Amino acid sequence: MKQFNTLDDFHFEDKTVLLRVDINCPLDKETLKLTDDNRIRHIVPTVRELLDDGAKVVIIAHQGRPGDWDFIDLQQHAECLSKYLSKQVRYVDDILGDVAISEIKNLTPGNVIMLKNIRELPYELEKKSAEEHANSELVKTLAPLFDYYVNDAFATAHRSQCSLVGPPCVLPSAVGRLMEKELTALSSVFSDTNHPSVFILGGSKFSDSIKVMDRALTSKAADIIILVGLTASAFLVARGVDVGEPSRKALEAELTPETLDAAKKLLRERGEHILLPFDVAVEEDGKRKNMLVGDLPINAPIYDIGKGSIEKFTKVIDPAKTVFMSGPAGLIEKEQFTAGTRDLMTAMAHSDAYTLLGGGHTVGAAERFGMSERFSYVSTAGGALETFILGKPLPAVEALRKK
Ligand SMILES: Nc1ncnc2c1ncn2[C@@H]1O[C@H](COP(=O)(O)OP(=O)(O)O)[C@@H](O)[C@H]1O
Ligand SMILES: O=C(OP(=O)(O)O)[C@H](O)COP(=O)(O)O
Repeated sequence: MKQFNTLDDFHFEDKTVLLRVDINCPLDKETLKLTDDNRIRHIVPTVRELLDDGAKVVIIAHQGRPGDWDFIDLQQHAECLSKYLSKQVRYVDDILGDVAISEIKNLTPGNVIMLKNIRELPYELEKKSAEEHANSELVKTLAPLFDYYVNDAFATAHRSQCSLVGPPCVLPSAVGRLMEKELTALSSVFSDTNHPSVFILGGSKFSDSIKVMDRALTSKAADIIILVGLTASAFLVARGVDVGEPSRKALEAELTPETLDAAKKLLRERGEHILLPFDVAVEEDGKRKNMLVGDLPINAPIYDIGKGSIEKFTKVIDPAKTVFMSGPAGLIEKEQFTAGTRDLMTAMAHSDAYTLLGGGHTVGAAERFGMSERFSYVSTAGGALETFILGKPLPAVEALRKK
């Protein structure tokens, strides 16, 4: 940790600290209530330590992406953190306006507030350099009000986004305890990978997965990549399968011509290392129905991998020495589509492999299944973890490196 300042390097008494965390949580699609608070629990040590040291703490965080159904405010997150801290974390529904500024200026030592979803700022998600982001309204408005910036958002560290890379350009900065723990623990994991090594990549962010697959295979971090979730559907399309209108629609946002070309290239050049489901589960009349990929298309959404594929993938996982899973195998928000995720996790837990689990929804599902203790390491990060274990720099971590 010598390359970074940690909480040990500063005296926080009476100082105002801007704390960026990742508390992006899985939600219930109908009630929009948090279904898992794993990421909130993991930032408690950092917040508690800062408060105990007499800091005035202002938390910034995100939930979902603008336009997505899970892009909501952080009121529940603040309430949940208050519960774990046994101390009120006041939610302030503002970021840069008079209300937020006055709340920040009026904070007293040992107290904490949480600002509005930082992704409400239109430029937060713009992929710019740290220097460009340092010129943003966010940094220009907030930096003069703060003494320190602490980043504990390991799960978003693969993004070069404003609140992650801008503030450390202008404020003395440190990694938080969670970021410190994840970086230290994970540094050793993939330095000496045991083989065969299997990556299970699923979930919905397949444009990210596609970017890491080639590198995972070239660097031999992975011998076999099993594709599940929407990632698998995207690759079925790349293989020329007509998945049907509902599934095509679900892929629309991420399946750009570039992503499709990249997937086709991977199948052409690396196909023998990439396993796709040969059967799927679709939702018909509210029920789970198994279907062979060869029988597609269907006018019903594909929500999980099928029974036969689960068995096939279990046989691949069983003899593996390293298994990494990031992204669920299906629509885990619906109980009848959790089988793929649950069974592949069970196969991991039964194997002798070093097992690594990452991703907000993936870890949330493992918690719901009561399985999170059964893996060698469970990270709060998914995409950031994929980036890290392939040796690619994480922009938010690079921004914190001591100059
Ligand atoms: N076949 C599928 N159809 C629709 N949604 C899916 C499917 N498979 C996975 N998902 C969804 O992907 C989301 C999780 O993806 P992602 O955010 O990439 O995972 P993580 O947070 O673990 O990194 C969940 O909401 C899940 O329901
Ligand atoms: O949930 C997250 O990542 P993950 O889905 O890889 O676990 C992070 O909060 C990053 O979110 P983003 O992928 O919308 O930038």
